[in-house]
Amino acid sequence: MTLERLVQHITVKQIYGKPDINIEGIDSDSRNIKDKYLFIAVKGTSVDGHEFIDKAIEQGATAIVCESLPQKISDKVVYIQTNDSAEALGRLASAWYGKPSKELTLVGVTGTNGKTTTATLLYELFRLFGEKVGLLSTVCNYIDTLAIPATHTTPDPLSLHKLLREMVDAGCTYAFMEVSSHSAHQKRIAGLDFDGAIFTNLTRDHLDYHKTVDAYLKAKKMFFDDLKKEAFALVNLDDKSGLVMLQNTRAQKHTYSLRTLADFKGRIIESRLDGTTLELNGREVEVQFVGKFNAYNLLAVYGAACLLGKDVEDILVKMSLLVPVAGRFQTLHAPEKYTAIIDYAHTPDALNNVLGSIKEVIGDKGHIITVVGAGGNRDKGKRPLMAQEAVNASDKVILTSDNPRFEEPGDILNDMLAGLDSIQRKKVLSIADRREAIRTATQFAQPGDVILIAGKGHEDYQEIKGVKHHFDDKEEVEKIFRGEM
Ligand SMILES: CC(=O)N[C@H]1[C@@H](OP(=O)(O)OP(=O)(O)OC[C@H]2O[C@@H](n3ccc(=O)[nH]c3=O)[C@H](O)[C@@H]2O)O[C@H](CO)[C@@H](O)[C@@H]1O[C@H](C)C(=O)N[C@@H](C)C(=O)N[C@H](CCC(=O)O)C(=O)O
Ligand SMILES: Nc1ncnc2c1ncn2[C@@H]1O[C@H](COP(=O)(O)OP(=O)(O)OP(=O)(O)O)[C@@H](O)[C@H]1O
Ligand SMILES: N[C@H](CCC[C@H](N)C(=O)O)C(=O)O
Ligand SMILES: [Mg+2]
Repeated sequence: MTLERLVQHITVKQIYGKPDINIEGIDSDSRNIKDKYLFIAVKGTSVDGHEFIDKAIEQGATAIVCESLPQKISDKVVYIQTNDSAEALGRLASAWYGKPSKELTLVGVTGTNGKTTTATLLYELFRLFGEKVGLLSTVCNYIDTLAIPATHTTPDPLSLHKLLREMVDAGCTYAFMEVSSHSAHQKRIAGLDFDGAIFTNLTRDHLDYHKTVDAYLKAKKMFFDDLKKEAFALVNLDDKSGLVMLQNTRAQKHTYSLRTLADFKGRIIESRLDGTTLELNGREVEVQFVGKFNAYNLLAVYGAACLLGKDVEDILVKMSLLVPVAGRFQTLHAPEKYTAIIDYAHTPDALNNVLGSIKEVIGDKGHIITVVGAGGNRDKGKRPLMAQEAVNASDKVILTSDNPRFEEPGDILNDMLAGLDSIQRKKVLSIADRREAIRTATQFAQPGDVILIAGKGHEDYQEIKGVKHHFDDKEEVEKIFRGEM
């Protein structure tokens, strides 16, 4: 593709050199640059891509997109100056892959919790409709049925548009994707043509990155502010940030709620450990999901499917066939008649929701034993709050390690314990070894009890000092149930 054609898609401040050259590839990482490539210099969170312009030229770059020019300019290279390289990267990636998002009905899901669940259930639902569908999610990406391991919740722009191109080439007509706050803030989603956006909820998380709740909210709102007017914007009216997302959007505004009048109104008729009876806009449906938060996710799925033009009765029939996403409220029943639930709750709010849902279902018929830790080198502020949520809603808590990363597991446990007073600590055991913690919980469990194993969900590893060791909560529980441990 010629550079001239490519740069039509971005806002150019100034061009130095003649853009009538052919470009063989584009990249924002100098290490991937080859002969006749375009290098896009983006300011990152740890380094500034502008520092690698010379390196990119050494590797063969013949064109550079940048915000500020390097001191020494080569006359063999074309420099394109722009106000926003991150935005330009998204747009260039889209143009490079032939604007695949325009050929798909693309819906993005944002919010602190429920993105993976909602996006994955939409993918599953539309497959039940016989459509070819793509999915970009934390757990795994899918091009129709082909699984591609995910490295991020929302991939970098080049990987993202490449995956969308592969979806189009494979015959997909729909794609559902998670939009993380990091990706909105870093403009990884620039250049995407969304047909719909869903907002699930907003509670504290990722403050290590965004610093304030307000900045975190703004990152999510940017996604809605940039939607086209034909797209739909579907928000959770029961979350206090729901309407904020709609404030400045041009898109068609829609709401869902379990509490009040909304375009998509839901009600929980009955909750059990094996499913829920829901009422959606006056019609009853049996779903294989537990908990109020899943009722919210299903309501979002229902709303989006209606807005995408599917038949209401058909949607309900197919929704009753959907099953939980890996590591999201996955229930395993022990031969000794207690239940273990594997869940990805890794925020105070998610713990509160999951534990609340368990309590709603078991009432006074059993005890709740919670096994939970917090990740290392991530938001430290949430640690004491997570311990508090666990203790307030459980009969017994075993604090353990999540992914310690480069921190000492004992230090993370101490940060969690700091949130508890001496009375609360009486309910708590600290066992840094996660395998041992899970085993201990199963030794405490009596018939009718529920063990919640929270924080790692689908993850099949434990990250310790830069090394990912195989570890899978579900596998551990199954081994214990088989009497192998
Ligand atoms: C903090 C963060 O989000 N970082 C992301 C960011 O990298 P960065 O800004 O740190 O990049 P950098 O290292 O400063 O480099 C800046 C630029 O210089 C370039 N460079 C760098 C070195 C070099 O030798 N040559 C060179 O050209 C880089 O390619 C880059 O373009 O942009 C990269 C490309 O998009 C991401 O891979 C990277 O994700 C890191 C690995 C990460 O862990 N991100 C997590 C926090 C994240 O994004 N998580 C969310 C989900 C969160 C959730 O909801 O749970 C996600 O969407 O996955
Ligand atoms: N709608 C919801 N509201 C509150 N909590 C939820 C909701 N849906 C799921 N959860 C809880 O949050 C956990 C994570 O769910 P999910 O993976 O769907 O969210 P996510 O937004 O994709 O998270 P991440 O940002 O970590 O990828 C679940 O295991 C569950 O405990
Ligand atoms: N995507 C989230 C997941 C955290 C899951 C938890 N298991 C941990 O490792 O902290 C994050 O990176 O903050
Ligand atoms: Mg996710």
